[in-house]
This record gives sequence, C-alpha cells and structure tokens, in this order.
Amino acid sequence: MAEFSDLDGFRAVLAALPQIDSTARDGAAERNGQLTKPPGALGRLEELAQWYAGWRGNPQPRVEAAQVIVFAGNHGVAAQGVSAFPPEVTEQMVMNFQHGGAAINQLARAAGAQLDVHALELDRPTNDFTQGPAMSETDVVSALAVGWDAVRAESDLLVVGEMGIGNTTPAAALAAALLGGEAAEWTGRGTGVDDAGLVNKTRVVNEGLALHKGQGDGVEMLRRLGGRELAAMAGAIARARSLRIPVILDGFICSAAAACLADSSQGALDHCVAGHQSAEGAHARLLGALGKEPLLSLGLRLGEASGAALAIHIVKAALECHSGMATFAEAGVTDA
Ligand SMILES: O=C(O)c1ccc[n+]([C@@H]2O[C@H](COP(=O)([O-])O)[C@@H](O)[C@H]2O)c1
Ligand SMILES: Cc1cc2nc[nH]c2cc1C
Repeated sequence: MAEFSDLDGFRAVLAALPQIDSTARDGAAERNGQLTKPPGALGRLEELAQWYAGWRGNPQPRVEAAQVIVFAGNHGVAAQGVSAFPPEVTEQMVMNFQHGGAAINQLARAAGAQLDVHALELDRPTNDFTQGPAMSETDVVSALAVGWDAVRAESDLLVVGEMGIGNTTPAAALAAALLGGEAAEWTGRGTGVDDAGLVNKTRVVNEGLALHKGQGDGVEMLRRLGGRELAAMAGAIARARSLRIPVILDGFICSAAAACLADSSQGALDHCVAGHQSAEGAHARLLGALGKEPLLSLGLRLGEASGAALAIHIVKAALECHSGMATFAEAGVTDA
C-alpha cells in the first residue's frame, strides 16, 4: 500500500528516498578495474554496471527479474483535436496489450521481462487543462498510488511506459512549465498531426501554460497539466527508488512525468537512466535538461515503454560483462 494519502505526503516520501550505496558502487569500480580488458574499453557499459551495482547494494549483481509496466490514461484535452487518433484507441490498445499483440508484448518477451499493464479509469478522462486543473488532488494521488503499488518488490530492473491518446500535449505543457521556453519548442507531432494540427496543439499548450505555469512545484504541475498515466509512472519511479530498483525511462511522456519528480526533489532521478531518445522533437532537449544521455537512438516514437524495453538488453549485457568476466589474476593475463 502506498505510504502517502495527499500530495504533501508524497513530497515527504520523495524527500526521504534512499541514496546510492557508495560502498557497493566503489566495490564494483574496483572489480571493473581488474577485469580482462584495457581500462575503459567497455565504454558506457562500465559506468552502467557500477551505477546498477550501487543502487542494488551489490558489487557483482546480474539482472534476473526485469519488470515492464505500461500505464494507460485518457485526457480531456484530447477533445481539442490534439492527436491524429481518436481517444477510443487508448482502450483498444490496452486490449491489444492484454492479448499479446502490441510491440511492447514482443519487446518485453525478447528482453526476458515481466509485462504488467494498468489502465487508469479510461472511461473518466482527466479534465481539459485549458479549463482548469487536469486532476483534483484525490485523483492525482490515487494515480500516483496505482504506480507505487504496481512495482513488484522482487523486480531488479524497472521500465515504465504509457499509452494515452493525446498525452504528448500534457507532456509538452509540463516540460514548458517546468523548464521554460516557448510552447512551440516543446510541442511536436505525437502520433502524427499535420501542420494545422501542430498549430492548434501549440495553442492548447499555450493556454495551459497561461493558466497553470508558476502555480506550484513539479508534483502540483503533474496534477494541473499531467494525466493519470503520467502520475502513475511518477509513482512507480519513486517506489522503485524506495526499493532500490534501478529504472530505465522511456520516451517523451515518461520523461516529462519524471521531470515532475526532479522538480519537486533534487536527485529524485539518480536511480534512472534514459533508455532512448524518441523521435518526438523535444525529447532530446528534455533529456538534456534532466542531465540524461540516452542509451539508444533508433527513431522510435511509439511510447508503451518500447524504447526502454530495448535498453534492458544493454543494461543486462553491461552486468553480464561486469559480473561474469574473469579478472587479470583469475585468467592469468598480464596486466598493463
Ligand atoms: O514515447 C514517445 O516519445 C512518444 C512520442 C509520440 C507518441 N507517443 C505515443 O502516442 C500517444 C500520444 O500521441 P498523441 O499524438 O496522441 O499525443 C501515446 O499513446 C504515446 O504512447 C509516444
Ligand atoms: C495505434 C497506436 C499504438 C500506440 N502505442 C502507444 N501509443 C500509441 C498510439 C497509437 C495510435
């Protein structure tokens, strides 16, 4: 059960999250220096392995129980024609996930990960944020709690992603509200709106900013401009931290949800890596603002945790090398 019942309670949880275990991280760094390769020759895989070891509190860990969670939500703002697809596609895609037919079903299986899908009140879209806050405090807290409760304690790597027609609009509004700049710099084509659609979508983001920007911290912005699946991703990311489970972030919407946590609590994303850089135009900028270098850049703009699920392979491979390789002494190879 979630350890908070209002937004202040959630802020208190964020403020008390554990830090990396530096003894385990240093132990992993020492081991890394003894492995049979020239120093640094495994590039970012070496950093990744030490980061993972630090969060797991184990200098020689492996990934054995990766979990992928897809959260789905519907958005009042979708009625303003901000997506190339109609809102009923959210629920139809949830059924597709449940029947094994979506990209994420294939990608989670290929990565050896458990896939869980949580649909959040799809028949009760959030309010249109151009008219008022997207959610009440009760609504955002219950969505945060769905995310918090969805993380399995036995997982050793977490990927979070989403499905929600219209949700690149709240994601753009959140990024602009938290990081500054013009609405147009954060607003992209999402599922593929045309030029007129992009103009309309930018107007909608601007209206949201006019009403809500500067009205509170990241989690308050999540309530005002976000959506249930974004809040659930934020809740899951926080829960993973409390369980010392490293997280791989997915695309633009996931990163916008994560940015709300970072705004409310400095260092709240230290246990997260960026799985990939989405083709949604502003994702590169958002990752830059979060200080996250993506592991992959394959032109994906699907969401549903797909890019992060692909990055599970990279994190697993980094740990297989780190924990499975022989040291110079063990292999009888002459050190430099
Ligand atoms: O992950 C991304 O970067 C991403 C970029 C563009 C679109 N999406 C997906 O497409 C949907 C949102 O697009 P839209 O046009 O309806 O706002 C939602 O279901 C997301 O999972 C996802
Ligand atoms: C078909 C479809 C699948 C998706 N998966 C994530 N977002 C999506 C949006 C659409 C439109």
